[in-house]
Amino acid sequence: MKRIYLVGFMGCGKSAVGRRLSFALKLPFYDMDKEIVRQTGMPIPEIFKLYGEEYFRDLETEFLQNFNHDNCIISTGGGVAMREVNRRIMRDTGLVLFLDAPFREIWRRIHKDPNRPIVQQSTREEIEAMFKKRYRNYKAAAHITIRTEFRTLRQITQYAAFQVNRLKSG
Ligand SMILES: Nc1ncnc2c1ncn2[C@@H]1O[C@H](COP(=O)(O)OP(=O)(O)OP(=O)(O)O)[C@@H](O)[C@H]1O
Ligand SMILES: O=C(O)C1=C[C@@H](O)[C@@H](O)[C@H](O)C1
Ligand SMILES: [Mg+2]
Repeated sequence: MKRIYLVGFMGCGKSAVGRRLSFALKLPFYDMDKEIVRQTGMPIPEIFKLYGEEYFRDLETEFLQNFNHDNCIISTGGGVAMREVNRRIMRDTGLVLFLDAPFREIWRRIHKDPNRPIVQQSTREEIEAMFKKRYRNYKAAAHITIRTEFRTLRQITQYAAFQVNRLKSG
C-alpha cells in the first residue's frame, strides 16, 4: 500500500476519520489543510483573503506534486478532487477513499465554522449547489466510496481499515 487519500466535501469527516485511521493502521497522518497552513504560516481564510482562491488551489496542487512520503494517510481539503491533475496524482500514488455524507448532515456540521471561508461567504442554497456539482468529481477521484450516514466515526474508520487491508492483501 502506498498512500491512503481521503476525499469528500467539507465536513464529511476526512480529518476526523484520517486521524483515527492513522491510529488504527499505525501509519503517519497528514492533513493537507494543516500542512498548507504550516508551510505558508497563514490560516486558510487569510490565504483566501490576501491571495484569492486560485492561489490556494495552486498550493494544493504543489503540495501533492512535492509530497514525498509513502505509507501514510492523507486527508485532503474539500476542493482538492476538483482538479483533474490532483485526481490523477492521487490515483497514481495511492488508494483514494470518498467519504460520502448527505448534505443535510454536512450543513449541520459546517455552517457555523469560521475556518471554512467558502461557507462564510455563501448561503445554504449556494453550498448545496456546490455539493451537487462537486459530487461527480469525488466519485471520479475515488477507488472506493464509503457511505457515512448513520455510521459513527469509529464504524467508518473500521470499514476504511477493512477495505485498505483487503486491497493490500489482494
Ligand atoms: N460520521 C460522523 N459522526 C459524527 N460526527 C462526525 C462524523 N463525521 C464527521 N463528524 C464531525 O463533523 C465535524 C467535521 O468533520 P471534519 O473536520 O473531519 O471534516 P472534513 O471532511 O475534514 O472537512 P474540511 O474539508 O472542511 O476539512 C467534526 O467535528 C467531526 O468530528
Ligand atoms: O471545499 C473547499 O473548497 C475547502 C475545504 C477545506 O478543507 C479547505 O481546503 C478550504 O476551506 C476549501
Ligand atoms: Mg479537514
